[in-house]
Amino acid sequence: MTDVLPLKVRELTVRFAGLTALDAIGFTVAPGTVHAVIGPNGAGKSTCFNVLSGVYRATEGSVHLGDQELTGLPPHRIAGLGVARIFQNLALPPRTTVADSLLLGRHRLTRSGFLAAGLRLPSAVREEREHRERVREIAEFVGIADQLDTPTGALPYGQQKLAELARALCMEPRVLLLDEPVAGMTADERRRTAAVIAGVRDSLGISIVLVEHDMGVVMRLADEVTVLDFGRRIAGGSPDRVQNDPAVIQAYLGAPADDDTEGEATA
Ligand SMILES: Nc1ncnc2c1ncn2[C@@H]1O[C@H](COP(=O)(O)OP(=O)(O)OP(=O)(O)O)[C@@H](O)[C@H]1O
Repeated sequence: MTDVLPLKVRELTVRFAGLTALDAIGFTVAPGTVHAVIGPNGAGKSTCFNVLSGVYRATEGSVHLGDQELTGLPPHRIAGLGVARIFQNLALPPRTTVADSLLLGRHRLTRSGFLAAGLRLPSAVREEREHRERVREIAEFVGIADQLDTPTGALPYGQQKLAELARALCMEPRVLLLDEPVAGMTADERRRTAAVIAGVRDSLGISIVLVEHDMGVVMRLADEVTVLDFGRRIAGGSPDRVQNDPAVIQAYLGAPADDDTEGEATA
């Protein structure tokens, strides 16, 4: 694995035709930690992810990985610098086997050129064997090694999501951006996926930025949480600290935390 560097977001602002989706937000993802970005619907979480991965351009502010500025780079350059993203919706080609899908994830690490691979030169054959071995290791790590020859579309939903995680790991990333990784999963799949994510941090030392609505998963997994509401950062810190923060409770419930409404009293 390559060095893991801090991911620094500073004064990040994104405006869409009069609407400020992100308003000068900042946070730092410490190397080898899980940093959750949470907030009610429309808070700006996806916008933040889209800037981190290069899909959206920041109106103002910056994103750095170590000393390298990511702001304004296209998605493939950001991915090339070791920031891998997993989308909320399934993105693997359904008829391709898990093994070949994961191999595709290693594309940017492939040294042999197109011609060498096409001519089956010994160097290219050796390289492909090494990549396939690494694919197997990663599949074992994620717990899908017995599915390597299965088309991804034939896997249960939870395993398809794990295959996507495995494909992102195949890029040997420094930072993983996980967009609602447990959405749509059964309780069992959620537990298993959360355990794999914790393993990615603890065993591989990769930093993870997590957008997730499942608060149980966020509170169990995150080392630090940034809370957004209407594009602003309203709180940040350890999971314990943010879940007791009155501004966070108010943002989620839409009413002041200590506001004993009559509705509750008569319920
Ligand atoms: N491409 C866009 N063009 C215009 N407005 C946008 C665009 N993308 C997001 N927005 C707006 O920016 C605000 C933040 O949206 P965003 O999707 O980032 O929130 P979110 O926290 O991810 O919400 P959810 O939890 O519902 O996914 C919203 O008001 C949304 O309508």
